[in-house]
Amino acid sequence: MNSIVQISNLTKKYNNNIALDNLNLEIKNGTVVGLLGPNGSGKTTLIKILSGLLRTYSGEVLIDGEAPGPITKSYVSYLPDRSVLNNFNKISDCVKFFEDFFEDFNTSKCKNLLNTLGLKESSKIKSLSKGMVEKLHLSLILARKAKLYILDEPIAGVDPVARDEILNAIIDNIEPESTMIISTHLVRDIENIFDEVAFISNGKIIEYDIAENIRTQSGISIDEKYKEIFGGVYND
Ligand SMILES: Nc1ncnc2c1ncn2[C@@H]1O[C@H](COP(=O)(O)OP(=O)(O)OP(=O)(O)O)[C@@H](O)[C@H]1O
Repeated sequence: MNSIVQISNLTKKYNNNIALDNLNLEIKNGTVVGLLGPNGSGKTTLIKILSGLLRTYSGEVLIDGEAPGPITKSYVSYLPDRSVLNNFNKISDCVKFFEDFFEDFNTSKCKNLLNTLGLKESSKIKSLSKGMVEKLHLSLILARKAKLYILDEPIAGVDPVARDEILNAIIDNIEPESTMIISTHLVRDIENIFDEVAFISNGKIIEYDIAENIRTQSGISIDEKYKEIFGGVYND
């Protein structure tokens, strides 16, 4: 099985602050990977590099053999900043924009997702709650036919019912041949989705394993493992 993501000796500093510290990571095609770590561990920085948003770093990052940039953006589905959605008036305007912008965007899949998640295309973006914005964001991301999907904290700040709806939408729409990276510190609600998990701490991947291996070898859930590793920094 080929690797979609290959990262070697990746270091990213913001002035003197080391956000990623000689990080190594390899992710195989067709896996759903949980990127798990507390606040400030480097998740967003890593995701911004993978998405091509942060271009200055040392080390090597390859996505399907290419350094992050215009080429990889055509097969990596990620919306860096949800506030981008505020530039649009209605949900239908966002859908139209994605349709025009991404060749791999499947409009009917997006409309189905919006429908399943209880969103109306005629709704104004300004009228949406945080959970609804998250659902819109997810519908847009999942409606692309990408090689790599990156979901940054998809369930943060949404209520338990919306969380379940979002998780079900992710499960129902994962393409078997695609890879998905989901960053979160809300491990308990989402851990059943993961094939593999990467624990990130102080800018390094400190453990990477198949989720089931962790459960069988340590006899605890991924959530409990997270708490074991990060102790009191767990926040729900
Ligand atoms: N623009 C920036 N300027 C300076 N330091 C930054 C910047 N962005 C991130 N950092 C620092 O880099 C480190 C990693 O931050 P990052 O946002 O990647 O972590 P995170 O795991 O995504 O955290 P969170 O869960 O809080 O979003 C932190 O020490 C943070 O303070």
